[in-house]
Amino acid sequence: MRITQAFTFEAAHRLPHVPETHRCRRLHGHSYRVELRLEGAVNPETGFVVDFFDVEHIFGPVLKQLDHYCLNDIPGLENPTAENISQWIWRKIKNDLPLLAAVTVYETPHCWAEYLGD
Ligand SMILES: Nc1nc2c(c(=O)[nH]1)N=C([C@H](O)[C@H](O)COP(=O)(O)OP(=O)(O)OP(=O)(O)O)CN2
Ligand SMILES: [Zn+2]
Repeated sequence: MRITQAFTFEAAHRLPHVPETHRCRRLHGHSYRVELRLEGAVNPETGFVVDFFDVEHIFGPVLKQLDHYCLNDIPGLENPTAENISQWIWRKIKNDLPLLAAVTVYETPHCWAEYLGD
């Protein structure tokens, strides 16, 4: 069974490794959407794979580190592409959410990166 929980945060960033002429080299912001997908068996007693409240409890502090910050200032996010943000989130929560199967980070409704682990 797969379950997915979505979160949103607002943040600024710039991409330091794109060419000078690339508009994303300049500081700008996004309304990010993060989807956490978990996969596993349904517990017959609870009817849950994992309680969404537990996911929220684990991811909440990480979300707080991202929301309304400049992502480039966060250790490990010096090059805050959607790809790097999804991997960074995975590393922060995978130990506490062993059933985590994918982290998807949307920069816009049309552009996203999905990390499935190594
Ligand atoms: N593979 C990636 N490519 C790009 C990334 C990324 O993280 N991974 N990021 C960017 C910039 O962050 C850029 O800001 C993307 O957003 P935006 O320019 O707003 O995207 P749109 O093209 O959808 O903007 P419109 O104004 O709607 O055209 C670039 N590339
Ligand atoms: Zn951007």
